[in-house]
Amino acid sequence: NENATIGEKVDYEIIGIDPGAGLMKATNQAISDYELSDWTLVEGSSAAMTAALKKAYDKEEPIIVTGWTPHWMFAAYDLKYLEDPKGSFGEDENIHSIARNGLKEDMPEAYEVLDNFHWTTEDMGVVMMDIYEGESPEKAAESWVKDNADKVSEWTDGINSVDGDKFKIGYVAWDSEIASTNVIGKVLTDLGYDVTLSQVEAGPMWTGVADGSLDAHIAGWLPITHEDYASKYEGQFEDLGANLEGTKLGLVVPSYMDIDSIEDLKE
Ligand SMILES: C[SH](C)CC(=O)O
Repeated sequence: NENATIGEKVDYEIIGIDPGAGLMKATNQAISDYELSDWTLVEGSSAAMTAALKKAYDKEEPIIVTGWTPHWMFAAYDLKYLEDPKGSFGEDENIHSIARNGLKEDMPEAYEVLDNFHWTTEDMGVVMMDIYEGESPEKAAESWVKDNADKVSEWTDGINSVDGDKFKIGYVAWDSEIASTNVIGKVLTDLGYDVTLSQVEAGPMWTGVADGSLDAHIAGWLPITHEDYASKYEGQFEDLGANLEGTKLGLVVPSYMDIDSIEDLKE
């Protein structure tokens, strides 16, 4: 009923994603910082979170999800981040390309492409929206690469093609990384690599690059979101720097909800 608190309206649940995501660690930090002791962070997956969001949004029902930018959901729905006055979700960050030690010697061409790889949240958004609207990740990546030959050539100009070397790139099934990893996979395939995209959880993605079973990943949310992984494997990977700037993490709600801050959950 209308007099119910926001907690009562959503059964004191925040709909999260895979437990290994740094976003989940930040949300647990927020639950502690804002003393939301009655609240539960529901673990699941990126896909389950967006399915729950669609179900609630289509019926204009209240829902609170863990969200991030870039993400297609901000183009598909009218959403807002809850203000985070205590800074539990940190500042805007970047996504880094992470290579296994030795990649530069073993596969210099792939190393150089990854080192050059850099695009914007708008670029990533185009691929994500294509996939959201039903295109396969492979086809969405292929279209973007074709339509952005100038940007791709900045990554590949002067790099010799190769003859079928195997390249294994790990990623987590976050909508942003499904987009970026398929684009890089397509670019490396066009350069002659036999590319495998290996979908794993966040922990095994970092472990795989550290133990060399993965050649690279381009999903390093740094400096804070993946700080636990980066410090655990310090020295066992090479950080090639940011491939995208200006990410954001937080709690996200449909704009039809009349709350504006995480503080409001404390009612
Ligand atoms: C969910 S964001 C794409 C990354 C993270 O939170 O680990």
